[in-house]
Amino acid sequence: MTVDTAGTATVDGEVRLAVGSTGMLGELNAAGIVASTDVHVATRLGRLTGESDERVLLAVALAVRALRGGSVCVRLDDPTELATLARPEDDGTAALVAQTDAAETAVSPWPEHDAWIAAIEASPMVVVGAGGPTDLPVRWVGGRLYLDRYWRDELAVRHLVDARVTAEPFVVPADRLANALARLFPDDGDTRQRLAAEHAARRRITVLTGGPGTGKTTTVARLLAVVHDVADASGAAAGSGGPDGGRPLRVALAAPTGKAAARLQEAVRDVVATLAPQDQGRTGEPVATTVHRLLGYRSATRFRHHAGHHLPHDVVVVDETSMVPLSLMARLLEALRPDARLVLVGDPDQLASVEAGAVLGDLVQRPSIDGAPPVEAVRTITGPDDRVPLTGDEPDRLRNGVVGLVTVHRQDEDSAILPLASAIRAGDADTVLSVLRAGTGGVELVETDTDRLTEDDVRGVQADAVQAGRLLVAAARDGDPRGALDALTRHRVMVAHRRGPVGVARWAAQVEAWVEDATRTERAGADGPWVVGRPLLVTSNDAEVGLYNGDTGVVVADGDGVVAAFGDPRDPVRVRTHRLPPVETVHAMTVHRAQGSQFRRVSLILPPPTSPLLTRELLYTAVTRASEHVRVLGTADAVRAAVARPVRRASGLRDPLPG
Ligand SMILES: Nc1ncnc2c1ncn2[C@@H]1O[C@H](COP(=O)(O)OP(=O)(O)OP(=O)(O)O)[C@@H](O)[C@H]1O
Repeated sequence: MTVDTAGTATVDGEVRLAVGSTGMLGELNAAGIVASTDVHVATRLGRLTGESDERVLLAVALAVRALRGGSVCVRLDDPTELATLARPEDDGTAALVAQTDAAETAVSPWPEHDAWIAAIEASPMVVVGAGGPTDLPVRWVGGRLYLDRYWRDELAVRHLVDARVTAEPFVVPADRLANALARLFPDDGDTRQRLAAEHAARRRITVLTGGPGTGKTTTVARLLAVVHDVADASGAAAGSGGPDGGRPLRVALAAPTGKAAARLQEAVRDVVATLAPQDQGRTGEPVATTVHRLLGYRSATRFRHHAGHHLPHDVVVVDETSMVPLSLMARLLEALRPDARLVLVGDPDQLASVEAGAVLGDLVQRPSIDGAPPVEAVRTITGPDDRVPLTGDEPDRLRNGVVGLVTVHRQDEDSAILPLASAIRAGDADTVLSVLRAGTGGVELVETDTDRLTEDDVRGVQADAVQAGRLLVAAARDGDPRGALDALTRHRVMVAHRRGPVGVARWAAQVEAWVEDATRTERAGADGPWVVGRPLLVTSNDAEVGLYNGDTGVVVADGDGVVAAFGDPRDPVRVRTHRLPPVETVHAMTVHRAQGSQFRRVSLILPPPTSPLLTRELLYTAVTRASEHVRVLGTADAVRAAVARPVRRASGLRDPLPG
């Protein structure tokens, strides 16, 4: 095998490496196919378990590489995945290869397949199959290789979700449930929303999915009112009142980030305020928190609540579930009382979690699991005679607890943002480009011929950034945290990469320079880290202060000094700067960071079409962050590349457990 100057690996005219060839890991590392950290983990595990066969160590290094890319495992039985992995990691064509027939044409650097699998199965570091010992670091199940910790998390999620899906439904008074549904979800409303509420009243897990504006938050708030109502009537019999029965339900609302939790709380309370007095009375003013805080975060792997010390709640609602990684989902499920109701809410078409896993997408895609109740058993009131019958695989999904909302209720008919989002989701690049190029309805494409943006290209971004920046600085100087936090949501520059010429650092510096230039007179004399009007991004969790990684705020004047303001503009939290956890200035952010937030105007700077981060989910997530206007900057090729590239994350959760 040789490695040319472009870093491409070729194998002496032969497709395969000689079995047992020495230095294979080093060569694949030099070719950029596995990183040194992957090799390091693999060799260390090999040393601990007495495994020196390079083919096995290679497979383990690939599993580590896969984790870094968000997959839970590596599929060694899948030619497409192997063809993708055969490309150097920083080769942007990797994701495209997955869509083509390159599986047959690419030169394979892998060991001979059958011998490779045999070596894995015979390895002292590998447990084969779903059972067996739990003290070895690697697991080989159904053609997938896992680091055992991730296998255990996946198994825990599978078992705990299955137990919830197959558990006996709660016994709730049917007439009371029917009345509550009729009151809170009128007949002329959205059948699927009502179905979600009926489902959540009876069953221990409900997965509520839908794109923007389909009424997820509205449904959550009304669904809570329904569950409160039936629990009120049935107490312990509904599995809701606990041993003392009849006491009010304990409800937890949670989201993966502080920002998303704040939005959830605000939105749910807004809907609750529109309900009839008795429903408002029962539902109260729900408080939302982060999933980490709910579980009692102690360290990355330790929480106060776990299988031996359950959460006290009767109902737990998690919003923005697409951002919840596999390991956190496992900890959440373990911490729930078996008789609690879990409602997972989210949009599976958005970017998945930064850490490994795509749990929401996996739960939606699973075929009906063994022992799931028949559809009729969970759909007795919102019955088959409804105006909107379930179609396609909806009945099967419902058996697994999944209700997908499909009707868009948001009343902005002139907006092209939601049609644009649907075309992206459907993978229809021609429509995406034509909607973008039409430039109406709050959608705009600054189409460039090359990957470089000229001053002319970014003039609109500059105008938006300056306008928002002026408002921000003015409100901050006036000591008006509400105005300042509101100004912070007016415009956001989003990028795909953290580093490099199209990365967040470069763009943050650019926006900062524009804003500073435009507000020079207002800011005269300002100096130091706590300049009034500085937008802040919290970069680590601080439970004591109540700020979490991803929270955004702004420095505002406060008498003779300054204070940092965070949270809901209507009800800001003020924190003295000496108490702040680590923060950065946030003039631009990655789309990943922006998930769970909404801005009036968004400018998305696309990376070159070859960027591996340029995916359908990235474009969809960025576009759906905008409530009024989205501007996309880049080439038509970059738009097409994004739309053509849905993220593939390997996991075993979608398939039945291999025997
Ligand atoms: N059944 C319905 N009938 C009429 N209007 C509805 C219905 N459900 C929701 N809406 C309205 O549609 C809009 C969007 O609802 P909501 O905010 O609950 O959606 P969402 O899915 O949570 O959106 P997002 O994910 O973008 O926050 C709101 O104005 C809400 O009042």
